[in-house]
Amino acid sequence: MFALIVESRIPKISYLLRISKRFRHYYRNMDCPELLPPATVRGMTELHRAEFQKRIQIPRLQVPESQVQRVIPLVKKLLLKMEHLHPVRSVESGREILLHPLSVKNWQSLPTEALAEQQVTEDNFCHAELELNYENWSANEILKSVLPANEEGLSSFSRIGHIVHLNLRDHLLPYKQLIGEVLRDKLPNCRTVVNKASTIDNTYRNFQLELICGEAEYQVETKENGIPFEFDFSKVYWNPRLSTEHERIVKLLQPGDVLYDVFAGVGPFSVPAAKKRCHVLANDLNPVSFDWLQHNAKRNKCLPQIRMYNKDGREFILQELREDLLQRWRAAATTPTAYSIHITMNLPAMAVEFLDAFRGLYTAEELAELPEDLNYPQVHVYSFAKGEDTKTLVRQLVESNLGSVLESELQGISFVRNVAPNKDMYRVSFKLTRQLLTTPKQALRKRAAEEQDDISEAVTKVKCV
Ligand SMILES: C[S@@+](CC[C@H](N)C(=O)[O-])C[C@H]1O[C@@H](n2cnc3c(N)ncnc32)[C@H](O)[C@@H]1O
Repeated sequence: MFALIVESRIPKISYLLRISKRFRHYYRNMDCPELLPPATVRGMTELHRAEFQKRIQIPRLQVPESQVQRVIPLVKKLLLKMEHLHPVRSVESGREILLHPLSVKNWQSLPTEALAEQQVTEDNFCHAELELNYENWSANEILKSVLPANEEGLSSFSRIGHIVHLNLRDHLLPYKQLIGEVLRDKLPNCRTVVNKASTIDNTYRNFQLELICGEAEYQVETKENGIPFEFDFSKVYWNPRLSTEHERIVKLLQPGDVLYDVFAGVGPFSVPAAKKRCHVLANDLNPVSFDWLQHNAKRNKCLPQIRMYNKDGREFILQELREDLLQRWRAAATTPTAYSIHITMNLPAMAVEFLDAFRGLYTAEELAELPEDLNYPQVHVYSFAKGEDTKTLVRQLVESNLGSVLESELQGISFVRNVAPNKDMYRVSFKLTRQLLTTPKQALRKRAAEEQDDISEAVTKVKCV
């Protein structure tokens, strides 16, 4: 008997699914003029939260407390959903269910038969006034209503711990204060909003920041690919858009592999690699980066796997990398090993200019005692390329700086990201060869001139095709 009563009063799942399919209206609130912030906020440059207040007529069902759990599944897809607004509210007569004004124009818009089975009739339905405020809209909705309608809005920003980092176009600069306040109000855990003040052209590649809202507190704690990092964002380089690229490289590495990270920053390649039990030599010229690199290695408990240096990348290649690699090759001559060796060079504005440091890194005599098929490192050098055919240009850049045409040793040219119109960032991966590592610079320079002619000719051919 009890089971029967339950069955007759609670709609079956299959029936509910059929009903909800029939009434499956997905409306974005921004498609409904009534649900937008008042039109008067357009063009506001100082944030006046009170000016967002408005009153609108909203359809609703009023049902007794005892019915509400059975009625909600029937109108679930039709509920009014806005920030800080619960669509089911207590009223004197029981509960009131707020419905979306685009999907529910009148009683006939509702699943009337199913509602009638729950003793809900047209008498339970009405339109009544609802007050909306600044808190009911998301940052995106607020900014879309305020910023110029006919120009590009705020398309993207980066989050680094509690900091929001903007790169505002000129036409949005008059709104920067307002944008900052809206983001700080609306984004969870956001305490500081900064705008990129100029292009990154300083040595240490850290962004020049302009504080537009919140605390001038730049020491952040963030996670990349599950690994915690801490640093002072105003003094070091950190770009969350590179997290996938960092992950790609770290995935190439196996425990026991070797990584030489020439421009290591605060460790987004080196620390995960060391955590993976690779042997890492990490270097950065910026003393503040170097301090945070050490901090991050310690914090991630991988100090035994990593040696850190604070010097120019060229010196690092000519000294630490050179010595460590030679020792590994010598050790491998007596005890065979099966690990791979990688060199990361992520300083895209100029890393290619350091490639000539590999030319003649060893004398032929030094390597003569070692087997021909040494474990040669794979270089992953990052570079920007600007122009029409950026992929061809980036190859040309690497080859001309290396003074050698890349043939079978080229492992890939991967697009990393678009930086600006016609400006792309690439990773060029290739294997160092004995010839490159032992050819004296003089000889290479002479041959490079000849090869440069070949490269230019090849590029011209590609352009003509
Ligand atoms: C684009 S950042 C890359 C940092 C990190 N590898 C990453 O992927 O996020 C380049 C780094 O190179 C460092 N740097 C700039 N010039 C350098 C040089 N001549 N030698 C060594 N490091 C340098 C900067 O301090 C900065 O941390």
